[in-house]
Amino acid sequence: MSNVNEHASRLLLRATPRVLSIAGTDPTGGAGIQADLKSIAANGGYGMAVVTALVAQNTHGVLAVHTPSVEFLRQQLDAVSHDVQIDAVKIGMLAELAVIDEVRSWLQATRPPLVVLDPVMVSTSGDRLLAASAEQALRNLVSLVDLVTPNLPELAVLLQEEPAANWAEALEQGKRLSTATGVTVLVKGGHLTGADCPDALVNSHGLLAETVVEFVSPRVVTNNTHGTGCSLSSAMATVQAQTGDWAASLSRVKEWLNDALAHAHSLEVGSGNGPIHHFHQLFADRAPRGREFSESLWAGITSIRSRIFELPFIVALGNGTLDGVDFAYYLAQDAVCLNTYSHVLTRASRLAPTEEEQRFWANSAQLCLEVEAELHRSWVGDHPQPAPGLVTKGYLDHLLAVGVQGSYAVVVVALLPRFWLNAELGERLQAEILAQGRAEAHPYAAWLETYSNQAFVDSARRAVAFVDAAAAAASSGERQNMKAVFEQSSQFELDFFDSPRLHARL
Ligand SMILES: Nc1ncnc2c1ncn2[C@@H]1O[C@H](COP(=O)(O)OP(=O)(O)O)[C@@H](O)[C@H]1O
Ligand SMILES: Cc1ncc(COP(=O)(O)O)c(N)n1
Repeated sequence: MSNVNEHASRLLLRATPRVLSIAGTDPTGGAGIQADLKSIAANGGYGMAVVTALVAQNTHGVLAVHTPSVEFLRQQLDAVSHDVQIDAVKIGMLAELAVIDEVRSWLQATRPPLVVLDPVMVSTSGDRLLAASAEQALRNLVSLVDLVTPNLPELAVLLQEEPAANWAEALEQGKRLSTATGVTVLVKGGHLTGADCPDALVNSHGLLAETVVEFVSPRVVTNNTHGTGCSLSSAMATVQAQTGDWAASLSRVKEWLNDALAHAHSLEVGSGNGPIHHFHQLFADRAPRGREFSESLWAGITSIRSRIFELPFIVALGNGTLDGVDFAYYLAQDAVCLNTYSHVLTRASRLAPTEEEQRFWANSAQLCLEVEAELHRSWVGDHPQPAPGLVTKGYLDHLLAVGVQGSYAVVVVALLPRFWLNAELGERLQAEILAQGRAEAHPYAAWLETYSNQAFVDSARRAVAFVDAAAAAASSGERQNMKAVFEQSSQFELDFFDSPRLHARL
């Protein structure tokens, strides 16, 4: 504590450090001690907590603060330190002078090897969390810790200066605070505006490789920033106790924090500034339920789907103005495609874990061959099978490679876009034609019926359900692979619909 070399020599690195948070509460779980415990656990530490103040607050603001007696605070602190070997301490809201004095006295008696101070003064909602009369005592506490993590308004109060107007001024203030206190300062750029969100470690005493070590990450567009400062400081205490390297710790923590901000919306906690998603990584490893996985696949190709409906080929197919040359090219390539597609469906059938799935994929393989034969009978005629065009070849190589190497889950997800996108297309174009009352006169209505008929739509639905079942049984690594393969096949579908425009007249 306090002295740089002392910190380095006393810090014993641990895989699961025991980290104590000394802070206030947030009953909605997004800030204060509740956020600290999640943040410590999410970063691999064992979290402990001593409450300085009970705060009635939510995602909109602070309603009331109750500060228990300092005697009781000391009892809590001693209860922990008399029993547990503490590897790191994070200090958050201290509320008032008497609390600061008590924590200071405990720190001096206990001398934990690593202390991070988040000088909490005002909440995101603008409510005071530190009495103005306690600001000087908090300033005096800074020189006792190893890292201080002020936001820009707090940095200004610690220095008794005006708040920095830009990042360069913030870094200068960070240097002044480090020079004055001997402590490393984590200057945070969350309160600035701009596409990026910079943070920097500043130490004017040669502790770091350079005086300023900066990390920039993209600013996440979100209102869910409640408790980011709390979460950052407790994560820093935890990771530093694992690595002993401030720069490495901030690099890791910032990446985690950015993802936690990016996933915050999925929690749906409160109607104000919601919490970040501390456990996004853990939740990503959970097996998906119901249609969760396929819904995420579908959402992931939103832009590909809308681009398909904007293609000149699809627009003209829908309104019946499609040039015969384009349509003939498309059908000839489709016939080539269906043949290989049927091979890969057969492979899916062989790998399928249940008889129902075996039958489904085998039937689909057979249907493909029937549709191919029908294409030749009704549309393509007796022309010799053309060579696969560039896009067709790319798509088929992709399907065959997955078919040879992929697990069942990966093979079926590679096949899925053809079912799903064609069913969507068939349904939408058919509805468009019916709405125009032109089913009889439409030159391609009969062909569109292949993909809009109920049997095809049902088989697309069953294929989706089998992919969901396969995803639920897959490992998280395999699910990631499934998602990538699904996106690749979908991109090939888009390119395939666009290929007549590019290649029909070569
Ligand atoms: N919208 C955002 N996108 C990415 N990172 C952010 C965003 N808002 C805050 N941060 C990060 O969260 C941490 C807390 O920052 P800040 O908002 O400055 O402090 P505080 O929460 O104490 O007010 C910093 O690491 C900052 O870079
Ligand atoms: C008990 C407690 N401590 C700290 C904060 C600051 O939260 P933020 O990180 O959003 O500024 C808070 N709202 N409540």
